[in-house]
Amino acid sequence: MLELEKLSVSYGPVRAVNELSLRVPSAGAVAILGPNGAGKTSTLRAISGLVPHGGAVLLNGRKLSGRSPREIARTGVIQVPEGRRVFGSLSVEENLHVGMVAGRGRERRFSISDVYDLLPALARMRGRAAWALSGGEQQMLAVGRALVASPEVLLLDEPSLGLAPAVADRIYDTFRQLKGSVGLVIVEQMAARALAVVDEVFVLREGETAGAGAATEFADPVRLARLMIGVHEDDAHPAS
Ligand SMILES: Nc1ncnc2c1ncn2[C@@H]1O[C@H](COP(=O)(O)OP(=O)(O)OP(=O)(O)O)[C@@H](O)[C@H]1O
Repeated sequence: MLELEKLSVSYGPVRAVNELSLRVPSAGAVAILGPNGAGKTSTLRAISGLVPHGGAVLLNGRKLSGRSPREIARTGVIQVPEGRRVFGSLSVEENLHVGMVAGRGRERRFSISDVYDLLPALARMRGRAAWALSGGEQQMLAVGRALVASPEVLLLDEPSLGLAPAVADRIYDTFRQLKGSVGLVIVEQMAARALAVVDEVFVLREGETAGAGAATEFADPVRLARLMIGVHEDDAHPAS
């Protein structure tokens, strides 16, 4: 289980995340939704050790806070950053070999051939330089690279950003297949696809939790949008 206990992130005077608490059960799936600047990426970066934070992050009861990003990756908490960040000059297969490094010393959960089975487009392009892949293919490679690192929890930062709808659907099909074997924390601004995969939702607004509960409670897009932008039901239907 991944636990955030009153996680706070500040950049100088800017409080990006304020005392966020949430739990991701082992192999469970949660979404963190929210508008621009809500603190979603800062939350993932804090979990991965990329920015300092207050409060605590624990994996299976053991504190991750204070450890380096490399040490955290070696515990099995693997981030797929926004914008993919694959190694452009390396081939698809070489990128996957690089990803395996973070999984060393732990039981291998996904081999390169497992990744090719899950994402067949990558198998067809295994020798191609990553810079020559489309945005969607690069996102698949970023997910594949995270999988060969033997994740216990995958942190996915806006995995559908900038992708054509059909390609985003394909990526989300993969998450559906992974559900139940890997913990998933999916950060999105566009909620619909994430809601179809996750069990629980946390809505952030200006660094605060604006709502939390079962994914089914957030199925109404109008209610969700109101929650994200901070319009209360009473404001939306003022008494005449
Ligand atoms: N390096 C930084 N220095 C200063 N302020 C930052 C920095 N990174 C983020 N912020 C601020 O922290 C707040 C939260 O940003 P964050 O990127 O976590 O939000 P987000 O919900 O991921 O937004 P988006 O959906 O636009 O990526 C914003 O007000 C942002 O301007």
